Amino acid sequence: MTAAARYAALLQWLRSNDADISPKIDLQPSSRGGGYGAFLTEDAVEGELLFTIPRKTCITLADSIEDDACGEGFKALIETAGPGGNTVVMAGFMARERIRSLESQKPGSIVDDSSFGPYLATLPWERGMNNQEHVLYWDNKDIEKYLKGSMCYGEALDLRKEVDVAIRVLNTIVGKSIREFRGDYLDSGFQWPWEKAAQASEEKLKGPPEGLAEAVKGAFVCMLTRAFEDGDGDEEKLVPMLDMLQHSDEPNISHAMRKSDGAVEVRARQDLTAGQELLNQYRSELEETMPYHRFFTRFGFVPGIQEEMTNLFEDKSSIFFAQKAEI
Ligand SMILES: C[S@@+](CC[C@H](N)C(=O)[O-])C[C@H]1O[C@@H](n2cnc3c(N)ncnc32)[C@H](O)[C@@H]1O
Repeated sequence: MTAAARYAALLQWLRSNDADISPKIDLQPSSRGGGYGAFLTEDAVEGELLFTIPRKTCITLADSIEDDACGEGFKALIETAGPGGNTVVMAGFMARERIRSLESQKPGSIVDDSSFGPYLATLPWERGMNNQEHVLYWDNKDIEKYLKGSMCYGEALDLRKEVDVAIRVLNTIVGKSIREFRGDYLDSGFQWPWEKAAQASEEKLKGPPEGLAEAVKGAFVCMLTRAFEDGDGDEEKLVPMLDMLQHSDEPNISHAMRKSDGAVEVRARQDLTAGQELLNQYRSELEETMPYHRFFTRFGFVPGIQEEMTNLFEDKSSIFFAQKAEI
């Protein structure tokens, strides 16, 4: 499917699920590099509602813990891992849904698509999809070659370790569900507790089903680069369309969650003209906890830099390498 067809399917899916999207909005390759973005085809005035995304089309923690097959396992994981477990759980849910969606597209498949199928199809599951760059997609050789000695090295290694552990843990929760819809797992009906325990350890021994490791990695990249909170104790969630907007430290939109129903509203922050790209501020570039090298490890880009990141590492750019004081 071409990118244009994928985004047309996304808009159709959103509208058929009660999203209200202004006809003035068009999805096109971004003017800032790094994949696609959203543009205006006509002027808009300050405060104008550009789109409203209903809660049911967002991927939230609730979707994961209320899942019929894996919800209980996800809840237990959060209880043991604490709040840090939320991202792991959402990555597990998304990965299982992505695999279900791919499975449903195979010729002759009788597997139902994920209810998030058209949205999942627009996400960067692999390096280069939507021009997405991320250290989670690099191989060990490139991590050593480019990042060693840089301020990104430790954080990138920690993140990669976290994802490796998550893949192993998530296999014990979503592995069976994936094997079931693939027809690789036959439910043997009633089981005594000791039989269930034996089956669970057998599952562990089998290792992750095909595609799970890659899908969990992709889901982590999506969470890190496009999940945002709407304030007021809200948890990180994926909001289709809002997550199409590129970052700028001078955003021209604002977004807020509607208290009554959890829908997300996106409005023009100022008068805008036809052709302008809509821009969101992911994190302030002045935040001390988010220096540019951390922007790169988390979001896969450095604001304002269009050059290949690997060139900057080869040149030992001061963005990534601490400079020795001159005498
Ligand atoms: C929330 S998504 C935005 C939509 C994305 N471009 C797409 O095609 O799906 C975030 C990703 O977009 C890219 N991106 C966002 N803002 C950018 C900017 N100012 N410069 C370069 N890339 C940017 C980066 O790859 C980032 O990880």
